[in-house]
Amino acid sequence: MAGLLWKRGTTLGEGGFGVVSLASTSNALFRGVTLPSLTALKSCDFNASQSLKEEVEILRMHSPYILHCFETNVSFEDNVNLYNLLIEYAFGGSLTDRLQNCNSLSEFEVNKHMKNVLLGLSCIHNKGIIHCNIKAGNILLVGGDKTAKIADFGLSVTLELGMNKTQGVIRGTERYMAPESVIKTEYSPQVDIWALGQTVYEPTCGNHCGKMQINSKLSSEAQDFLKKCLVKNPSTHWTADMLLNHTFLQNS
Ligand SMILES: Nc1ncnc2c1ncn2[C@@H]1O[C@H](COP(=O)(O)OP(=O)(O)OP(=O)(O)O)[C@@H](O)[C@H]1O
Repeated sequence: MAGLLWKRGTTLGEGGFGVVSLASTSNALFRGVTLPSLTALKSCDFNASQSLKEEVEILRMHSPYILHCFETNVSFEDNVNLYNLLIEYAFGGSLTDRLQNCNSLSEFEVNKHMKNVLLGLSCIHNKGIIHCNIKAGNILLVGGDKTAKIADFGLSVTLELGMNKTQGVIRGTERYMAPESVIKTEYSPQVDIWALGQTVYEPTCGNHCGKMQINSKLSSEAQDFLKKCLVKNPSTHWTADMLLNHTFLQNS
């Protein structure tokens, strides 16, 4: 693989689109930027790489709260042409991994992660991009301070200028999907806010099958934050920018 700035390491996991591996770079210089010695490599068959190619544009946005893509390239491995994204390695794994390791998170930690995710959502929503698959598994913890960053834009949609919703095929993970996307396949920035509410709801309130019951042991600020995320009527929803000013996030 002459010419590549990285060496593929162990497999971190597999998703619907392909494989994520660890990669070492020997701190190579790429376009004036020193690459971190450990990165992640998201790869898929070149012939089925359209979705990854579209994702790259978002991962190059330079938001501290969106997983960054350093470079893209094509490699020939095991007789297959692979399209690769060299992306930040999330040393802390995903929020799902974090939850599996400790069962529940303190309000302080939830608060810190949610603020970062909302900063990322504010950035994309203000550009007309809707993630459509916000969930604990797509929130990765990066760096020594485990900064929460939004990953996996494979299902994202970009709204046309002046539009505030789009209709189409069902996108997302059922458990986290807003009522309007399940019933009418409608997508607006609200679907990401609803999914974020579900992401906080599960570890803090339990995974109930019936009626939603917000845990009364949560602080009143946290309970109100959840209610504002899980508004059923999309026309009265809170935006990422409004939620960033919610009292629950003022202490993080
Ligand atoms: N940058 C990264 N750093 C560390 N681990 C990662 C990184 N990107 C993905 N992973 C891990 O690799 C695995 C596969 O991730 P990926 O996002 O491709 O699939 P998924 O989210 O599990 O499934 P799907 O794409 O079908 O929703 C997951 O366990 C994920 O936490």
